[in-house]
Amino acid sequence: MGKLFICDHPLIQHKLTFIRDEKTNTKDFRELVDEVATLMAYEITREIKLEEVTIRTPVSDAKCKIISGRMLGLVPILRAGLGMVDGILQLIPGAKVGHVGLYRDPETLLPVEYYVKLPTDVQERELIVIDPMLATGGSAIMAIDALKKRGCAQIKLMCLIAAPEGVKAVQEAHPEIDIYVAAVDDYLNDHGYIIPGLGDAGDRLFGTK
Ligand SMILES: O=P(O)(O)OC[C@H]1O[C@H](OP(=O)(O)OP(=O)(O)O)[C@H](O)[C@@H]1O
Ligand SMILES: O=c1cc[nH]c(=O)[nH]1
Ligand SMILES: [Mg+2]
Repeated sequence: MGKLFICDHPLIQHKLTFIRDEKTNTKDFRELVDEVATLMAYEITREIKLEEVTIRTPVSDAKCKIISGRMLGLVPILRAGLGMVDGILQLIPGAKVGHVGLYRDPETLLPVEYYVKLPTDVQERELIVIDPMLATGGSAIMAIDALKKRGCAQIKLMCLIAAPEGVKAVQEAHPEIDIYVAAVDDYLNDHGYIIPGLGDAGDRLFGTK
């Protein structure tokens, strides 16, 4: 079973409080999501492989470490996943970015796929699927399905807030996947919203409501 990693660093938890607060405006919300994504990227890259290289300092040779040739890819789920991309790229500027477009049907709560565009060498990359919200888990499961269908095997999932129901669903559908979240909340309400959550992540990021 993949691990569920809760990023409980005080800076992440502090910023998450303001992300949740309904008084936080669109500009601040976007900036905070960006900052938390950077901090979570620090956690999610903890196990990245390093290689030894020898460089020359001004006074001698030095055996040092660099991130190995294994390449990374970010896969935001549109729309709301876009809000976390730049924050991660700050730390991993060499990562390529693929996009999976899904929206959740408000009646059935089931995801509908409308767009997939991935780097040509996506199968060789270690991928991080990104979405602020893991609610029923349907969107994350469908995005991971879309990647597996195209031959991708190394996939992690990174979300800001998860519902227990969503974590369970992803673990059942994709048991090998590691999930990184800043918080696991209480439950889903009848409309599939995470409680207490932060409301609609896409709308709060892009000011559409
Ligand atoms: O776990 P689930 O129950 O599938 O719900 C989570 C999904 O819902 C939201 O997207 P939404 O469908 O609102 O699309 P948007 O990002 O375009 O607003 C969110 O960003 C996730 O993608
Ligand atoms: O709470 C939720 C659930 C799904 N999508 C969101 O943006 N928020
Ligand atoms: Mg939305």
